[in-house]
Amino acid sequence: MQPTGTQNYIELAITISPALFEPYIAILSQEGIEYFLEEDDRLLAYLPESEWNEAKEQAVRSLLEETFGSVPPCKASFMADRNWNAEWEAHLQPIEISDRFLIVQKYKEVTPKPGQIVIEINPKMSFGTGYHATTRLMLRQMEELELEKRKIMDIGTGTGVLAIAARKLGNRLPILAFDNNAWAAENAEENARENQAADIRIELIDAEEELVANLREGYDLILANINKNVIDRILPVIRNYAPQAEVLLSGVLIYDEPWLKKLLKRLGYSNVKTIYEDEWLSSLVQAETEAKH
Ligand SMILES: C[S@@+](CC[C@H](N)C(=O)[O-])C[C@H]1O[C@@H](n2cnc3c(N)ncnc32)[C@H](O)[C@@H]1O
Repeated sequence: MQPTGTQNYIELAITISPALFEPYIAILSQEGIEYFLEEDDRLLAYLPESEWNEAKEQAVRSLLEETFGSVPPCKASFMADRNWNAEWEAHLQPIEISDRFLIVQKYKEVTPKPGQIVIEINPKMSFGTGYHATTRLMLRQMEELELEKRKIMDIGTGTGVLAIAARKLGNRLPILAFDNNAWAAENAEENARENQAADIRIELIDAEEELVANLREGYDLILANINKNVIDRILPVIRNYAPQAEVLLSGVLIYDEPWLKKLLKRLGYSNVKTIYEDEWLSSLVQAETEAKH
């Protein structure tokens, strides 16, 4: 892996009421925007500078207009790489995911509950701080699973939070965690080291380009907190090349549950468990032939 270590971002500062933050995050995620900060009356959305152009701006505006009837005050500004850490850290507080998990930022003092697992995340710009419902849903599903002897692939690892959580829940077999964003892959590596999980293999891989060769390594639990479009393209590949694997999905909006159900049916997956938070869902699925009920 050759991470670049630097990335400039565009910040979209959207002035809206906090009550609208969740629906806006949900809608903007559909345009592939995955990093958000919440202020009093502004939602800050970030995307790599390389992905921002006139067509993207138009697509975002049209989507907001179609969904909400108008576009709120919205200002785009360039954010140099060097501004990042301080900006981000100022916003982060420990997050209690459940009685089992607490996510804290490096150097923050916390007192976990008895038995609570602490995951230390230094997030840089990677998604996976626990500030998003989809991360919380994935962690809550994972804590219900017997993970010790599962060979795990974590697609779209972000900060590495899910792979690290798997290790902390007792998993001891090889884990491959990857992301197509160099910044994320580099950050996941740092976080794995900080959490005594440096044996997690972290790679810079695009799931839409290099999945098959990796699936052939025989994973039996695949974590994929990505988004509808990527899931639509990679789930058929997973079904083909890792038919025995259970797949834990998130990044899907509740409004897209009918689409997900149809996709699962077409591919011959049965739903083991779906849970919800805000406008998001997470589903654990397994191939029908493997289904235990
Ligand atoms: C919603 S975030 C999830 C991060 C983390 N796994 C979590 O649960 O908090 C999705 C991640 O998938 C990555 N991603 C998106 N498309 C991808 C692709 N085609 N291949 C690999 N990673 C991808 C993004 O860069 C982002 O870090």
